[in-house]
Amino acid sequence: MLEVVCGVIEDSEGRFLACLRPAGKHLGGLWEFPGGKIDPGESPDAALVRELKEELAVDVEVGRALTPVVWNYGEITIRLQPFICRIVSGELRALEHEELRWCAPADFPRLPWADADIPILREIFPTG
Ligand SMILES: Nc1nc2c([nH]c(=O)n2[C@@H]2O[C@H](COP(=O)(O)OP(=O)(O)OP(=O)(O)O)[C@@H](O)[C@H]2O)c(=O)[nH]1
Repeated sequence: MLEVVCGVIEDSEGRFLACLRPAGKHLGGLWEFPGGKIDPGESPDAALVRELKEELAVDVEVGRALTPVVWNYGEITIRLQPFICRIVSGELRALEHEELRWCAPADFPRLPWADADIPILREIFPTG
C-alpha cells in the first residue's frame, strides 16, 4: 500500500486549490489535491509541508485531518490522507502540475478528478 498525503488548500475567499496532473504521469489529465508519497519514517504533516514546497513553492500550515481514503487502482493501492491547509508564505507556482486553479465549491464536481479524491470532495462539499 502506497502512503500518500494531500492538501486541501483554502484561500481567504473560500476557494480551494485544484491541480491538474500532467499527461504521461499516473492519472495524467485528472485533477487532484497537491501532495505526494510519504517517505519512510516521515510524519504525514512533514511530508505534506515538503511536497507542497516542492510542487507549489509555498509554505503551508497543516490543519485538520480529513478522513483517509484507501483506493485500489488495480496497478497500485493507495492510502490517501487529506489535510486542510493554509498558505503562510510564498507565491504559488506550478512546478510539477500542468495547471493550478482556485475553484469555488460549485466548480469542483465539474472537473475530472482522480477517483481516490471523490470521497474527499464529498466530505468537504457535502451538498455538491
Ligand atoms: N498527490 C496526490 N496523489 C494522488 C491524489 N489522488 C490520487 O489518486 N493520487 C495518486 O497517489 C499516488 C502518489 O502521488 P504522487 O503525486 O506522489 O505520485 P507521482 O507518481 O506523481 O510522484 P513521483 O512522480 O514523484 O513518483 C499517485 O499514483 C497518484 O496518482 C491526490 O489527490 N494527490
